[in-house]
Order: sequence, then structure tokens, then C-alpha cells
Amino acid sequence: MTQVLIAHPLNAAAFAPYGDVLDATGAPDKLINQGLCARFHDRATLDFGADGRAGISMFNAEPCALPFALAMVERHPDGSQAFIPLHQNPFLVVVAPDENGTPGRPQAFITTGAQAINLHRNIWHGVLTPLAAPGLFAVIDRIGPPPNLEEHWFTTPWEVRTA
Ligand SMILES: NC(=O)N[C@@H](O)C(=O)O
Ligand code: NI
Repeated sequence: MTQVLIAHPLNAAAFAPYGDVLDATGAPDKLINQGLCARFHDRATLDFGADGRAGISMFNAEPCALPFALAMVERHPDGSQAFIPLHQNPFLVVVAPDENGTPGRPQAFITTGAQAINLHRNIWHGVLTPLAAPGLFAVIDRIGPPPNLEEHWFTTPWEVRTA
């Protein structure tokens, strides 16, 4: 029996239990560069663990279409993971609460195209899922001893769609 997950517009409050939403909207924290640049300062909680360090990688991911079959979620016990789009296309973000070591009901969001996300350490999430090409992202996450990865494959994939 198919289980449907409705994707909603991403907002910081709904995402707060799972991570940070980064954008350049609203009042900046400071104006810099002789007033020519608005700085939205220090907007994410980064964590790379005691034995890791920060790394910046470039991802070029194949886009997916909705409805999307979400077969699995994963988590990184030793570090946070941030996805910063190098384009203005919306992408799909799926997260889930932890329930005694396995994910609970996932939540699906679609970004505005002008948002980045930072997943907090050990948060269940779907892997990077662009919804349009190019699926180009900068990713800031932990570089360190493996595995820093735990996967959970659903018995039946969730069907992710918009309302
Ligand atoms: N494997 C990898 O580097 N990326 C995943 O963790 C992901 O969340 O996309
Ligand atoms: Ni990940």
C-alpha cells in the first residue's frame, strides 16, 4: 500500500528540529564593504565532531521529478551537513524524527530556490534531491574517519508529491 508524503514549502520554524534554513531575506545582521553588502551572519550550527574537520565539496546531482519515490533516509552520526545551491532552482528536502534508532514519519519540504539548508548532526534525511538541472551544490560537511553514515531503507517507499 503506497504511503503518500505531501511536500510543503520550506520554512525555518518547521525545519528547526532538524536543522537550519539559510537565506538572504529580511533585515541583514550587518552591512559590510562600505555598505554595499548585506551580511546574514552566522546562520547555521555546524558540527564536525571531535575527530573530523570542515570540508567544502561540490555536488553535481541528477535531478528528480515529483512524485518521487523515497526509498531511504540516512544520517551522519558524527557531523552536520549543509547543502548550498549554486542555482535558483527549488530542491526537495526530506527529514525525519528519530524513534529509538529508526526514522519516524518523514517530513518533506520544497525550497524556494533561494534557500540553503544545514542538517544538524545525526538527523535522518533524504539524500540530496534536486528538482531541476543543474543539480549543482556546495556541500559543507565533515571530513574524517568513516563511516559517519547510517542508512534506513523503507519496506515500502514513500510517494512524495505536492498537495
Ligand atoms: N554521501 C554524501 O556525500 N551525500 C549524502 O550524505 C547526502 O545527504 O546527499
Ligand atoms: Ni547526507
